Amino acid sequence: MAALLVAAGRGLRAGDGEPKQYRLVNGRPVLAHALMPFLAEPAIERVAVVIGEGDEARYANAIAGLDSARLVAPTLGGETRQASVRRGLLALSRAGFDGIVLVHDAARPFVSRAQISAAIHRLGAGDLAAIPAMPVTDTIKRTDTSGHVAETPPRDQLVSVQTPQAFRFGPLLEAHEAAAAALQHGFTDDAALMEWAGHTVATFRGDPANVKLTHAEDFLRANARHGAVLVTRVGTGYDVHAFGPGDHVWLGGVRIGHDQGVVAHSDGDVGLHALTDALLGALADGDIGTHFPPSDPQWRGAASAQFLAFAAQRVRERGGRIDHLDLTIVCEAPKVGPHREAIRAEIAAITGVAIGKVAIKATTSERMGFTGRREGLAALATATIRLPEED
Ligand SMILES: Nc1ccn([C@@H]2O[C@H](COP(=O)(O)OP(=O)(O)OP(=O)(O)O)[C@@H](O)[C@H]2O)c(=O)n1
Ligand SMILES: C[C@](O)(CO)[C@H](O)COP(=O)(O)O
Repeated sequence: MAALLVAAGRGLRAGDGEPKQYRLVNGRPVLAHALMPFLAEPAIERVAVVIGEGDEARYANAIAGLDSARLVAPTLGGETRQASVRRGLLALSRAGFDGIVLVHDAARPFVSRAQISAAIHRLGAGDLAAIPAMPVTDTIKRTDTSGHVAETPPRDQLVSVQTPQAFRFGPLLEAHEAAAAALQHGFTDDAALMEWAGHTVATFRGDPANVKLTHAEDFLRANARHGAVLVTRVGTGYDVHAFGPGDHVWLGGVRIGHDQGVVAHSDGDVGLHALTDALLGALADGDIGTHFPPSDPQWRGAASAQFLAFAAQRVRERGGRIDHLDLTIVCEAPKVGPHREAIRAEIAAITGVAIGKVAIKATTSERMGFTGRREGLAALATATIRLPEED
């Protein structure tokens, strides 16, 4: 018996950053969570993983520390899940495998030993294919291309299906080969391929906990469900730039006309720089110069939005969320008040947090100090985030 885990997707719906199967849930890569119950099942002789091109180092990092005795060398995946499964099956076939194969999404880290066992036993009853299915609790509609309801199928016949899906290896590989030869590339699970090939697919009860991580917010729920306690962490940031020749400044991602510019390597946005450092501070993840060294020519004139977006993404990649961003800008001029709402909206858009969680304040320094003498401007920021406790 073999398990085939598909992990070659890019996780586009989960947002920018690492492919989702390599992100951490409760301090461990999603792929490692998904692999462990298969590696612990004595009936499974080999476990094969299909990975994306260029993911070799991520894969090595994800499996480090796992019991890898039954893990075979990874295979490179294809453009679609269907293509990736086919490549994995062909690799198993080349290695002489025949028997029962359990196909599983690496993006389902909460698969249990009980589900694996149920898949194996359901197939043992003489079927060619057996899949975990959950009755749907919402009413499901079919809509037409204009978004109007075309049909309401009877709910008592509808189920949503999960993985691991269990198959007799030979018929599954044949179905994949036949679909590839017929240029049928749109199957979203392997059971659908077997149905297309004319086979009967049995079902067994799925597990509501066995969710597929698809969107960024699924990671928050995953950490919570996994028992990870989210703790509040606070970071602060500070930045200054001297005024210089020019006709505008960038503040909080907004271009503001002014009789001077700022002297800076990037666009010199003190607001976004302070916020970036506040987020990195809350993460204990270096500072803006660690990740975007001023000595690196690629950041010359760079839009600072990308620095802040990067820091916000680092929070999400660690399974965290941004609770609040508070920015104070210190200058005699330009006046910040007229731009306050535009700046809040811009920061909310860059970080992906609700505008109600972004505060912008401004003050002069009463003509004292370098800001008071109109030599430059400064910003202070506080970021409040929540991270899994063990992180
Ligand atoms: N070309 C692909 C596409 C998907 N998968 C895998 O199939 C599983 C289910 O796919 P999905 O959730 O759609 O993952 P992604 O394709 O990565 O996500 P997205 O569609 O958001 O990019 C995941 O474990 C994914 O890594 C794969 O191996 N090869
Ligand atoms: C295989 C699957 O997980 C069963 O629910 C699902 O069809 C995968 O779909 P995706 O769009 O590739 O995430």
